[in-house]
Amino acid sequence: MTRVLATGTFDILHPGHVYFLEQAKALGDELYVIISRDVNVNHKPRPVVPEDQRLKMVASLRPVDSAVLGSLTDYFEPIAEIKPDIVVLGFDQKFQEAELKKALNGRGFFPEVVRLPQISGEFYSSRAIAAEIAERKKKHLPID
Ligand SMILES: Cc1cc2nc3c(=O)[nH]c(=O)nc-3n(C[C@H](O)[C@H](O)[C@H](O)COP(=O)(O)O)c2cc1C
Ligand SMILES: Nc1ncnc2c1ncn2[C@@H]1O[C@H](COP(=O)(O)OP(=O)(O)OP(=O)(O)O)[C@@H](O)[C@H]1O
Repeated sequence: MTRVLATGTFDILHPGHVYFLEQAKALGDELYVIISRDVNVNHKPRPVVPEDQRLKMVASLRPVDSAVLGSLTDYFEPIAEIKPDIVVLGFDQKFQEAELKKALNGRGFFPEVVRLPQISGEFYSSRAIAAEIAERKKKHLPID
């Protein structure tokens, strides 16, 4: 059994997330997902959707076998539980493959680290969806 681990914020779900998780699952037999904690999302605006709700949505997606909330303080804590054979990185995740591999090795974990590709679409980004809603609100355009 090959266990794959994906991570991410997954604020407002869209087909880019589904593609990412399908690509991740295709690399192995089981897909685990770590959901970012609200307080740890500092690299972009804080998520609109609270962490327990983001967890529930990701856990319900077809490629996902298990989804958990990440640690508040130590990113390696859930990895020790999950023991992945492969860790995937999304096309825009800031970690460099080699650096992440080195950090994992330093903590006694030796998974493969694989960068996945991007799929393009007009609203294939949580921030693009949030921006479009804000724009329509500003112009008093109907949201539905
Ligand atoms: C190997 C790995 C483990 C992670 N573990 C955690 C964690 O335990 N807690 C957490 O809040 N974020 C964790 N993260 C960070 C996020 O889940 C996510 O990768 C980061 O916020 C950037 O992704 P985004 O572009 O989807 O927002 C981890 C990231 C990686 C690569
Ligand atoms: N269009 C896409 N194609 C492939 N992977 C994607 C796409 N959109 C998001 N992902 C991946 O899904 C994971 C979770 O994404 P994240 O929560 O950062 O959503 P996002 O839509 O990229 O957010 P934002 O628009 O705020 O940057 C990340 O690893 C990211 O690379």
